[in-house]
Amino acid sequence: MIRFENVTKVYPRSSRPALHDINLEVNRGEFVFVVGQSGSGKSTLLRLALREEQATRGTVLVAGHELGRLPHRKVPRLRREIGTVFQDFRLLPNKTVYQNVAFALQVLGRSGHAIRQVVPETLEMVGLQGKEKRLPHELSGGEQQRVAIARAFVNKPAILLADEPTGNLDPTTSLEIVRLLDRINRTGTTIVMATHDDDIVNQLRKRVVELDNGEVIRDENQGVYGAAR
Ligand SMILES: Nc1ncnc2c1ncn2[C@@H]1O[C@H](COP(=O)(O)OP(=O)(O)OP(=O)(O)O)[C@@H](O)[C@H]1O
Repeated sequence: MIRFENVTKVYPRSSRPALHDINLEVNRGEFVFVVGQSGSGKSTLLRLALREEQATRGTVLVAGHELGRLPHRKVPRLRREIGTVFQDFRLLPNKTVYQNVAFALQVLGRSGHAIRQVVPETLEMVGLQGKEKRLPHELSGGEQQRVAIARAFVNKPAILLADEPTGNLDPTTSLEIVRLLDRINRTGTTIVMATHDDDIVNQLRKRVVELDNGEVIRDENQGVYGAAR
């Protein structure tokens, strides 16, 4: 579903590569935690998969697209197959919970009928039934992240990329959010989550890819946050 082949990323005006000769394959339906110190390259990895950045060398394949060869006009089609969730939620502040999620479908040109059916289902799945009319500032952080996850998932993307989705949440709420991502994963969506949250990684026991200075130094199934050394 996602494949990096000998991928190096050097940002302009930077001498050290943010990623160096990365080889990584994530299969359909997997749930992968990407861990590593601040600056190790986690966000860069996700940005390359979204084609927000392009690789300096190597090949990035996502959902059947070779991103180095993907023309600009086809980038929206790629992004339709990828939901994204961030630490800072990124909700539209003047739209209600319902409108935030519906908007993701409106921009794709979905019919009003389809939207009225799928938005309530999705809000129920993430546990927000009864809160449809609230504005983001009337919600807790965990609830805001549920809205963001509903918005990312409402289109049933093949892939969901999450960059520190629990970074602003307390430990209990964080675990609830990751359990929700785990449920979404069980519907078949491939999930890649960059995180610093050792408790969560250690509890869920998923595949763990560890980056250090832009290189993959560990890739384990049912891994923990820090390898036993
Ligand atoms: N737009 C940019 N221009 C130049 N250098 C960048 C840019 N974005 C990131 N970098 C550099 O690339 C390296 C990897 O950064 P990246 O944000 O991918 O790390 P990270 O593991 O996600 O860190 P964090 O956990 O703090 O979010 C760092 O050295 C960073 O300074």
